Amino acid sequence: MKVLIAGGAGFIGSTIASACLDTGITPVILDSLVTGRREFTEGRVFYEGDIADGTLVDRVFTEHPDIDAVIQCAALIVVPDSVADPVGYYEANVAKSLDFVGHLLRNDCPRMIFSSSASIYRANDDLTVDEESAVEPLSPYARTKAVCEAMFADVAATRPLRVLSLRYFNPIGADPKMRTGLQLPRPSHALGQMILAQEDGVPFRVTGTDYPTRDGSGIRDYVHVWDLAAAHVAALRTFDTLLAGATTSAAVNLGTGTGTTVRELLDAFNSVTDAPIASVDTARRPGDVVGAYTRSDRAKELLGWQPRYSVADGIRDSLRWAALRGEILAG
Ligand SMILES: O=c1ccn([C@@H]2O[C@H](COP(=O)(O)OP(=O)(O)O[C@H]3O[C@H](CO)[C@H](O)[C@H](O)[C@H]3O)[C@@H](O)[C@H]2O)c(=O)[nH]1
Repeated sequence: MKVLIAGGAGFIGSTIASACLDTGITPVILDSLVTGRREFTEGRVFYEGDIADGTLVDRVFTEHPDIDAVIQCAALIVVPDSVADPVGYYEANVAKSLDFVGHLLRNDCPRMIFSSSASIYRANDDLTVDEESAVEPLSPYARTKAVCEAMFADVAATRPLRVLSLRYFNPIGADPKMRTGLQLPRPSHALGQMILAQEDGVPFRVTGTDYPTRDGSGIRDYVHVWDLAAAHVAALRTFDTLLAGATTSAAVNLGTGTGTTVRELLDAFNSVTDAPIASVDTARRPGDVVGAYTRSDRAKELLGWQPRYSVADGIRDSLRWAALRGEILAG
């Protein structure tokens, strides 16, 4: 099997490419390197360029007529940036994805897996969501994901391209073989900030302590990126069973089913590391939400996928990657 991974030089896309290689699937990577890293494409089939570039996409399919499916991970992902630059986010995530779909249809690509996000949901009062939960994105970033899902479903309804949207919860960790990991040197997300606090010798800032959770801090469903990657391999293998007949598009949550608050994540961090960090309580970040975790079994039922790694495993792998990152990535 051969799969085109758009955004395959990014954190999640490059990890999916590694999982494909490990299971006998050949990845072909298309990435503009706006945020992706050339180092993550070394030894892999790689086309540098934009998903909206029809000439380039045509060339990829001409040179690889045996591509069976596309995984569309190419996107900008930083929520506050999307608030500051909504035009740029809709352009990159929605307009270019629409162009890309046109290129895929022209090249008779029959299958697409779309990197969607659990941030599109409105959570229940118990802070859980499943695939039937209301879609009510609260940031431009999340809205671009919801718009893309709806757009792809409309295309899939009448055109020969079936689409599976995988709604990721919060990815942590790195490829356990340390081929790839988070490319950013100073990530803004919770675990990244804990690692930076440790490196800088400063307390970790708990941003928001008045949320309706068991300890007042925000709750998330942290899923190991290697588990996410394995879910894509499972989705490729089961795609034609899952999306058959009148079912032209579908959505599946990829989370662990366990909610972890920021304070619990910090406790887990401090029990994994030999250099525990302190914390200070601070105000909420602008645009931040209480969060949610999945209550759905759909990924298990449809993909035969279950997460295998714990939050502690994810923290360990993130720490290992943070220590190695400087050797693997220049700058
Ligand atoms: O320094 C920090 C950073 C985060 N948090 C808290 O940790 C929780 C999780 O925050 P993250 O930033 O780790 O996760 P989000 O779900 O808020 O956002 C993440 O997922 C989004 C998509 O869902 C985007 O990709 C975004 O860029 C990425 O950070 C929140 O309660 C947040 O307030 C802190 O307490 N301190």
